[in-house]
Amino acid sequence: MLAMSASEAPSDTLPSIPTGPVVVAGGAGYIGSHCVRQLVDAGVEVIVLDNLSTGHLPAAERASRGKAKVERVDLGDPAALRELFERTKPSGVIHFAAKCYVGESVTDPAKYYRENVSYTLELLEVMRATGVDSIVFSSTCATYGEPVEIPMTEAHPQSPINPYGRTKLHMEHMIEDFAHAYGLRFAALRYFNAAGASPEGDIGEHHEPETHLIPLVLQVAQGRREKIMMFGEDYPTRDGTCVRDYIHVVDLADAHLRALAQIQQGADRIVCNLGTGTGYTVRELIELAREVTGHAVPAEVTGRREGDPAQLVSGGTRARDVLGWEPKRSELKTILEDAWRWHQGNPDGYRA
Ligand SMILES: NC(=O)c1ccc[n+]([C@@H]2O[C@H](COP(=O)([O-])OP(=O)(O)OC[C@H]3O[C@@H](n4cnc5c(N)ncnc54)[C@H](O)[C@@H]3O)[C@@H](O)[C@H]2O)c1
Ligand SMILES: O=c1ccn([C@@H]2O[C@H](COP(=O)(O)OP(=O)(O)O[C@H]3O[C@H](CO)[C@@H](O)[C@H](O)[C@H]3O)[C@@H](O)[C@H]2O)c(=O)[nH]1
Repeated sequence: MLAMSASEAPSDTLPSIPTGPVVVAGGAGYIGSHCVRQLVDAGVEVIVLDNLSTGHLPAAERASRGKAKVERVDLGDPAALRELFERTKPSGVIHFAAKCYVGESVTDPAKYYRENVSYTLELLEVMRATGVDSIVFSSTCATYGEPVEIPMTEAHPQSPINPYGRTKLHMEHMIEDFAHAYGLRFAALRYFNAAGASPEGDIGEHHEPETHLIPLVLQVAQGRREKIMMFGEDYPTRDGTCVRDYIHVVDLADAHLRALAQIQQGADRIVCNLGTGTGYTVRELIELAREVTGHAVPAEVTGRREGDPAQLVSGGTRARDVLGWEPKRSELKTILEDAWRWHQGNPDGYRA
């Protein structure tokens, strides 16, 4: 049975999983590092595979409390990948490594098709060649595109509206086809908006450039930015600003451990949304951030950002039914408090 620290374990019971090594691709990144923390705390041997393009070595080191092996390997290097898999003989892979800026994917789609789609193909080929048959994969609600109904269940049509979402959908399809043809077992987890930080405040979100709403709002509260620009106030929502479903990164990480356990115990195909089912507008979030931080957080309205759907809110109960998963830290106030603790303690993120 897995053991987890109380502060990080959103649920009381977890299924047991083999403690063979697990490769966490992208384990030096934001969500990956929180997953590394929970795996290590559960006694699983972790190999972090990361090229540190957007991730940070200290994130992997802190997350694993110095216990994980960090392998600086690029997914686009099949020889290095193969060598790593032959040497470490992992029992499964959790795959976070991808490029994930919607705006950049519009201006530089080649990078997204290469790094998200082609490199995932390299990874799948190496897994197949070395007999590794379990993968948990970061998908996204961006694969749904413009909502035709809210909330969005897993049955919602997948019609992504930007290259980022399209590459993630290609990745889902590729993994499905490998499962069908070669017996790969997989979980595709479609996250809504990842947010928050570890309750201890030692690992958290550090993207450069930062584009996500919560870290930007908290940087305003810290006086590091003058104001937050709200992208559009003419959406068909309760106050005109966009609605998003924010899910705590600790809850996301917990779902990955559950999904890996399920597929290593025989489930062959899991596709789940990971969200709370509750949406907040940009204005509501900023107001709550003022309350949590005690700072004014000046805000100004500007035009819409291209590619932003009005609302993204998760629906259904599949993650609960299939994984036994319940979000435990994903009240927006708790998310903001945890993120604020991280930002206060690490104003420059992982930079020394
Ligand atoms: N942040 C969100 O709200 C969100 C929502 C839905 C889905 N996702 C998905 O979750 C995953 C993780 O997102 P994140 O916010 O932690 O991003 P991140 O940029 O912090 O982490 C990605 C990690 O992968 C590594 N990486 C990238 N390309 C690589 C390559 N070619 N070889 C080896 N390592 C490579 C980076 O260095 C980084 O450590 C991504 O796949 C993203 O698409 C994120
Ligand atoms: O300075 C800012 C930044 C964002 N927003 C708005 O805040 C909301 C959230 O934006 P952001 O934090 O950038 O997240 P998303 O664009 O919703 O995208 C995130 O969430 C998606 C799933 O919903 C994932 O697929 C993406 O990888 C991830 O970046 C959106 O309505 C934005 O228009 C602003 O108003 N001002």
